Amino acid sequence: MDMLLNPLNRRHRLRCDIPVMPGAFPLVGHLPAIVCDLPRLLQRAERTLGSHFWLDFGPAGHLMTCVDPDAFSLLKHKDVSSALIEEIAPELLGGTLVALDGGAHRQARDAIKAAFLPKGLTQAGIGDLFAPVIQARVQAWRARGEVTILRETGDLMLKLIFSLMGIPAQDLPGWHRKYRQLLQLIVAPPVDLPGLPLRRGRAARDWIDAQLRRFVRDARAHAARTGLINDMVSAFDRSDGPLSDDVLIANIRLLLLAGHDTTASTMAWIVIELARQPVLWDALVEEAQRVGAVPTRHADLAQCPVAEALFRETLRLHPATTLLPRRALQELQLGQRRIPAGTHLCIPLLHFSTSALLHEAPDQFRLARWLLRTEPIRPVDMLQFGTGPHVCIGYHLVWLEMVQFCIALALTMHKAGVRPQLLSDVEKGRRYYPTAHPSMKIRIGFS
Ligand code: HEM
Repeated sequence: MDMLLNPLNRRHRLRCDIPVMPGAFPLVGHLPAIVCDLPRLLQRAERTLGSHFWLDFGPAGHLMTCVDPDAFSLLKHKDVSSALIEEIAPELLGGTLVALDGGAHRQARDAIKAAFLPKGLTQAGIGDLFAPVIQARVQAWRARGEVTILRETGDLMLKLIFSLMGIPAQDLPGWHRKYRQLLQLIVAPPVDLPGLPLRRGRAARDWIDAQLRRFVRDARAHAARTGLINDMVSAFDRSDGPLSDDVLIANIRLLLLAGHDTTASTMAWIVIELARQPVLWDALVEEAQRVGAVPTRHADLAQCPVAEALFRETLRLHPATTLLPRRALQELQLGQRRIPAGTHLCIPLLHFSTSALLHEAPDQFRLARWLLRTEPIRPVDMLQFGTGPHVCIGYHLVWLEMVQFCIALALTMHKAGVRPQLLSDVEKGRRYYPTAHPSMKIRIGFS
């Protein structure tokens, strides 16, 4: 099947001397191809237009996309701003640290980051909190014999992230519903009428914010309690020139959003890869039997190199965040070109993650890339988490939960004498934007 490009738009045009990719549709631009077929779109653009080209993101406008590896270092450049993220998704990300620059960003990030470092996660007992939840879920899969994998990993991740926040288990069903409505804000057309996604999404956001405000009040009233929200409240209150509660609430909401879809997608891809490559499963089972139990502390993760390699290689081939938007504040040199101040930029993490310039045989799934390496992990080896001041806060948490999940899955299924089997076509229904994920319909059997 050919790409979802507009056959009537074939004209070759330039903007600021840089070619515009043909094939945009009115109103939605290249979004259909970006969402459904991003790897081929980037390859075609590079082949026909070179390393710099404009893509049309519909309502978000044109973003100058650069596949030259230099573009990755823009994420660390002092004259590049993240404020464009708020303009693209004001309803969801407005006021959150991912869209802030400089001192304001540092202040908000400093108040959160310690809780997500290995020490903070270990002190808060996050591994002990997660292990039984993950084990119960994979045991339920074994009992059912067959699951729709992305739905299952989505539910599991929501449960984990809510328990991390300290949201009581009996409140989860209500949160689930509101959270799904909140996500509609990502794709909502800008029409605010009753029953439409924008109105429903805003109502869900207001409901969630009101609940979070209550948690924050409770945290202040019972300062001795532990839990991530409590840690964050005290860190925010201690920060220089304390941050307003609105900033705190928006950032707790950001954590719910940032930590859910991305991880659910990665976990689903891990199961799919294990199901379609029996040698991976055998290597994981051998490791799980050797360690004998689900690890709960960061210090224990070194005993699970196969599970760690699975997590890294899966994310390399299936990065959950494919594109990052930025704005140039000053004129910049990017590869062979000068980019004018004010240009909206798109940094294609997906392209670098699978680039032959960075990886040997980039399209092959090779655990050995990670198992045989002797040097430490460099920023470019974990580029799926970004780099520079906005590098993902959840990196150590994801690493912990993915290894825990792999070991729990292998121990549970192996004990029952079963292994994962792929029951659907993997290529159909993949999505690449706003976050990338396998098809919602993919089914995995355990037999
Ligand atoms: C596989 C899972 C994940 C992937 C691939 C991922 C990817 C990313 C990327 C690429 C960024 C950089 C955004 C930018 O530079 O504009 C980012 C930022 C962020 N991530 Fe993650 N993420 C994941 C999981 C998580 C989790 C579990 C959490 C927390 C619960 C989290 C919290 C955040 C936050 C708060 C930021 C913003 C940091 C800042 O702006 O300073 N992420 N993530």
